[in-house]
Amino acid sequence: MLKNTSVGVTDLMKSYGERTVLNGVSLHVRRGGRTVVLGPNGAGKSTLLEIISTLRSPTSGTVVVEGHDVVTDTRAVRRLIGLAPQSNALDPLATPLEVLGFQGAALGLGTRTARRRSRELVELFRLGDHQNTRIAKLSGGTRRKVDLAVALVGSPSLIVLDEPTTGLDPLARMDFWDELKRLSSDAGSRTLLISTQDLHEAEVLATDIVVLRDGKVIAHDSPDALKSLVGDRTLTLTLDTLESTDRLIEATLAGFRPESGEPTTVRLALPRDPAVLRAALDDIGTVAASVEQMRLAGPSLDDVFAALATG
Ligand SMILES: Nc1ncnc2c1ncn2[C@@H]1O[C@H](COP(=O)(O)OP(=O)(O)OP(=O)(O)O)[C@@H](O)[C@H]1O
Repeated sequence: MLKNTSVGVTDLMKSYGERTVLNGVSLHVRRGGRTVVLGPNGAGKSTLLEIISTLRSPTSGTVVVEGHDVVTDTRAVRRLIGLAPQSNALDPLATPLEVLGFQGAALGLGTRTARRRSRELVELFRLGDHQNTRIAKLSGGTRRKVDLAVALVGSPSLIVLDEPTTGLDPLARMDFWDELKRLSSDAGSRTLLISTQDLHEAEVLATDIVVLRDGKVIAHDSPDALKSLVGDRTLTLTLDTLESTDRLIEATLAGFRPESGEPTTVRLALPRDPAVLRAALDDIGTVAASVEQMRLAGPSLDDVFAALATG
């Protein structure tokens, strides 16, 4: 096990009946980092996180968390991990304080310590106004904060979050991201492992990114390193009519694609290859009279994802 590795996964296979969902996954999750797992629906992200969290067993291969094997040393791994799974399993009739207390008891903390820890977490997540409100009456954002607080009761070295902000409004999400960043910077050796479908979330949170596709790791690097793989920049063009936009998309030599949600905007990831730049200039020439705006920007994780996850 490498010194700065929190989780080591080697040749991990997982099948459900005939179906192989993880097909030889090997990766090292860097200790103290925020590793974000990306991948299209069904890529195996939840399955991977659940195996690391001891909720599912591998078909073959090994997973070691802070030196403990998830299969042979399950109890030790559970003590090290704080988990917030995808679906919220909190008792709707309990209050946040009660839920935190139950978790403390489940971890064998002792009543006094569990109570102190619950109060600390209520303060950390600014849950004071809601601490005695039943879970069923809380907003989605507040409930998600309770989920995260529950994951932290045992002061875990590894926090595993499966799609943590799905369903939260933009403000609650930003608040939540701030909390996560604070959590990882407060304790230098605390590791966060997060799956998401949201590339903006990955952009905000990730120090390391793993891309899964068809049960395999197809990329694992820092966001900047991944971005530099897919090209230097993105060229975005806004045209004045839908007709010209469609004409450009149909006849493009360089590979302009429609920008989602903006019907008269097209974009192109520009690799270093000058042939693509020349083709783009030819494309632009065919609709020159219709161009309203042109922008050149650094590559985004959207480009990385488009190139890796579907390619
Ligand atoms: N208990 C199960 N039995 C059979 N198949 C399963 C089971 N759990 C998951 N799968 C299948 O395994 C595949 C991977 O699922 P998983 O939830 O790990 O993917 P994911 O990348 O997290 O997807 P999503 O982004 O949609 O949450 C899917 O095709 C899913 O249908």
